Amino acid sequence: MRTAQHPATRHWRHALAPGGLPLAGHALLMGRKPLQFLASLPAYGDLVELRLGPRPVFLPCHPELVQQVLVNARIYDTGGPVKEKAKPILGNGLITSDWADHRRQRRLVQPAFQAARIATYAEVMEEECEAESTAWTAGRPIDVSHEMLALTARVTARALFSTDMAPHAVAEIQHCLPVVVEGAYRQAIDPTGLLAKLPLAANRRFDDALTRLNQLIDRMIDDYKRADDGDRGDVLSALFAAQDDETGGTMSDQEIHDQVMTLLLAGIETTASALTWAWFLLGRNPRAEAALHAEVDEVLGGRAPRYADVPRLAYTQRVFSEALRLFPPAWLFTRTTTEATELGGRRLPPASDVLISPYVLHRDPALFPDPESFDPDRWLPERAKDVARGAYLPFGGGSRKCIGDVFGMTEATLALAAIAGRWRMRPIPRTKIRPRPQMSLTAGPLRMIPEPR
Ligand code: HEM
Repeated sequence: MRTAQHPATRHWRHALAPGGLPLAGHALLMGRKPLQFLASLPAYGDLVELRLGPRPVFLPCHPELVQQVLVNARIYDTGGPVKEKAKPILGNGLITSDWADHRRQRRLVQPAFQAARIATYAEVMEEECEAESTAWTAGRPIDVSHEMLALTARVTARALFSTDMAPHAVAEIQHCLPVVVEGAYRQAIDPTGLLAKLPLAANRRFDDALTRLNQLIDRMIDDYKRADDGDRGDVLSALFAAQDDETGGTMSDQEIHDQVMTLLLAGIETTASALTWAWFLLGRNPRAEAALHAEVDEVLGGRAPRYADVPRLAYTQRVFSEALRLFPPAWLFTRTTTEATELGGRRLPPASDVLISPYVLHRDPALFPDPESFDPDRWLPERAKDVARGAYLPFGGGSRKCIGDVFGMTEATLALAAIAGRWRMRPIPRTKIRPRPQMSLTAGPLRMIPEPR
């Protein structure tokens, strides 16, 4: 394992990634097999430079360098081409705002994710997880990806908008969100920026789905304001009530709209992907599956899980943490330097792009022994304390750390426990899935057979 040493006294290894081509640089390798390519790079250095076309891009592979980037949010801000392309979709919300405005926005959105509010959202989680786990037919194959996405869409929509209109919102979100996520990713990776302007059927579907999502959010905001019935216990009420301690300011309707769009795009597919991977991994690891069943039986004794059970569902949480390690939904995110700076002894000019890849860190054998094996017990407190700071980043870090981390962990723990209490998820022999590195690291369709326990 790597040992801690003061960054200033350390000799950092720099490298140029191998395999670059004269004009394209490493763009083809990144386009074809991004996961394999990126995961090969820590072997070359602590800070690896690659070229995507003419642009140099830096990948810190050592957790201390990754930490430096994440905690210095003023110097390593969000930015670059990916952010510019996300703005027409997300507006100016937590993900797209620059450093100074982000601090104000975070102060305003944070109250919506306080523990007391998560406890209220958990009532929706309990209901929806119970509904999901009672909806299946014994022996009839299901597409786990589809089911998990439907579940997290229902939970998130109802936590955001607890009105009579919620069922309509759920249907609309389930229809539109996958189209928007897929289109946003296509635009993000298009180096020319021209794809979005072509008269393609896929672009028309994307525009239509985005318009419908925007209209839905506007209707929810109008409805909330018209009803004028105070705190409904949902996220939308908390956003309307939020007042900045420092300035006394509140959020405009447009700002609330942008935060809601951001939460929908950041919270649904991520949690669903990780849950799908958890079922896939459990299906291939009977011992872990048996340990999960044993815990759920002991803690719940045959009843549905409640929010109060979450702390006692420790193995269930370890299963999810380990799924997040092997298949982190946010497999890659970026920062751009706002001024010249130095990282690991290397001078980075202003506007340098820096890639942060939890996938790369989580599979580095120098950071996690036997990194390819699914071992939930590596998250037992006595073993987890040996994990280097900054090595495990499924929710990112620093001031832009995922605001929905507790929400997502709670939802996933309740979902795993509710389903494992009733069903053994049998894999279908010879089913092959490969991680799809898109907006999040999805599994694609995953057919499994629920068998009553
Ligand atoms: C397992 C599920 C989830 C994973 C793996 C995940 C991962 C992440 C990561 C890595 C970031 C940081 C990105 C960066 O630094 O650029 C992030 C940010 C964010 N996430 Fe999550 N997330 C999950 C669930 C959720 C949920 C459930 C919500 C909301 C309901 C949510 C809302 C957000 C928002 C709004 C941000 C931006 C925060 C900011 O910049 O202040 N996420 N997420």
